[in-house]
Amino acid sequence: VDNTALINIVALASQRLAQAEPIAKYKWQKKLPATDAARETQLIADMRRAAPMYGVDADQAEAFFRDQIEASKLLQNARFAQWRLQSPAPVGADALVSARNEINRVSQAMLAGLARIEAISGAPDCTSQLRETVQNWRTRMVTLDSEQAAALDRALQHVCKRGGMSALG
Ligand SMILES: C=C(O[C@@H]1C=C(C(=O)O)C=C[C@H]1O)C(=O)O
Repeated sequence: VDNTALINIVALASQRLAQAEPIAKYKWQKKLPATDAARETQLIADMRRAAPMYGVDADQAEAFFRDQIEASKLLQNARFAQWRLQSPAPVGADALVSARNEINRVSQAMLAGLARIEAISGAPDCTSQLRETVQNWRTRMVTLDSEQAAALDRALQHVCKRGGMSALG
């Protein structure tokens, strides 16, 4: 089977989550919470507006990006808990700006990616294919710690129309 569409969406979710690391460091330093409600509202509005240009339903796009946001905050809050014991090296405001620029870029790519997983997301073997794709990604392409792995699972929770988190194992 052609699972490039799933590989693509997993890779993008992973890339997007990687940006949460410098963002979390910046917020920790500034004693800011993980949640930036204004930024979330803006992102959801931008993605809803752009979705139809990629042939993606706006509600579907919103649900997907809400998962990406929750996953990002899950990882950021997990880092905050770890950093109570030992603070990370400081990062500048430029790190926040570049991470958010990268999130914007990856999010656009995700809309194209969402259009491509349309067929597989409703397939009965979607969850098994997704599980395998994530496993391959983790063994061959990236090294994720347990917090990053949990966040990636959260990000992909609704990729398959049936299944959910348990499907990822
Ligand atoms: C990634 C950030 O943290 C949170 C997650 C967001 C996201 O995933 O797009 C947006 C706003 C924040 O609530 C951020 O502040 O940029």
